[in-house]
Amino acid sequence: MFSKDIGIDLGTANVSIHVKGKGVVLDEPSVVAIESDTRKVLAVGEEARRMVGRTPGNIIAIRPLRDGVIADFEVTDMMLKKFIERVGGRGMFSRPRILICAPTNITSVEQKAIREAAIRCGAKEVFLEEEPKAAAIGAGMDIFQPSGNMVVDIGGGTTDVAVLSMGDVVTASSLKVAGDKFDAAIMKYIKNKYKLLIGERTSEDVKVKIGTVHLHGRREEIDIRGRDMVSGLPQTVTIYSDEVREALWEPVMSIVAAAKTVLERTPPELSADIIDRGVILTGGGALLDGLDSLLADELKVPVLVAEDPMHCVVKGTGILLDHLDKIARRN
Ligand SMILES: Nc1ncnc2c1ncn2[C@@H]1O[C@H](COP(=O)(O)OP(=O)(O)OP(=O)(O)O)[C@@H](O)[C@H]1O
Repeated sequence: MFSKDIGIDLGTANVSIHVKGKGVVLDEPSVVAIESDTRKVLAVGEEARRMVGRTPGNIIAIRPLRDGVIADFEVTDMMLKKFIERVGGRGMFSRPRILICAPTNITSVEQKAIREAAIRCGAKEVFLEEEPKAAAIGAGMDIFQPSGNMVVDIGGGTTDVAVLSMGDVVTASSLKVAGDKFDAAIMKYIKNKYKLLIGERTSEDVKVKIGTVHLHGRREEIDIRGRDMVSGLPQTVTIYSDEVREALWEPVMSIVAAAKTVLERTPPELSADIIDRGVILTGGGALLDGLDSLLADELKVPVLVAEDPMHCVVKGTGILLDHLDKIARRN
């Protein structure tokens, strides 16, 4: 038996777990498949994700954290437990300290419930930390100095924009527009233009494989399949990058607007630092083609995509666990 610190990014799209000395040991979609009458968990993570939209009547594949909030706490609790067990939380480690980054807008009741879930999984101590802070640290920023660092973390359910200095958030904005809303916008566009109904996974595929948000972004195409709304029969349509740009314009511009507002509210000394260092993009949404150039054009500051953006938050939890003195006063 040995004690290890565990850092968890409890994301609306993905859960990642970092174990001290080992690095990122788990990376799974935040999906749970349950039997609807008994509420028995049949699968979690990738296995459950493959079932989304393909389950028979008595099985449901749930994303318990949706749109940046905990939509189903009981299932979130079960999922968290399964993942901690999978990395050896109950057996191998004697009472680990667990640091969790949860969606920014969860209520204090939900925070308490997450703490209790982690305690039930065997945690000795539980710390909750704000996502943008962990993202910035995981992206390699030294946010503990008296200088301005700006991070835009675009996940599945939420986008967090924050300016940090001396270890804390100075100005911030959190909006429920991120990867899921991009997928929904693509679905709506294809429905309106081609009268074709597609599923969330197809829509996400279009975004990842050919999507762009910049006029000078990539130019690719993909054949997608769905159900024709008129005939009711399966149909194939070719979609182009330019069309995805058009579909994503509205949600992307709301992220641009949030970033502008945060910059406008930032004290001038810190703004000067941001011009020098640039804005760092983290989260899976940072991988969207052309987003860095579009934000740079709109904000008139350099914008850089962090290395391995989807793991910045969980890597940040690992670093924070090594410096618990810097966060202990908040927990
Ligand atoms: N190459 C890519 N291009 C565009 N989007 C991508 C790409 N890869 C992943 N994504 C999107 O990133 C999102 C997931 O990102 P991430 O894992 O950072 O979210 P999360 O931390 O679970 O969510 P949140 O921060 O809202 O809790 C999904 O919407 C996914 O479609």
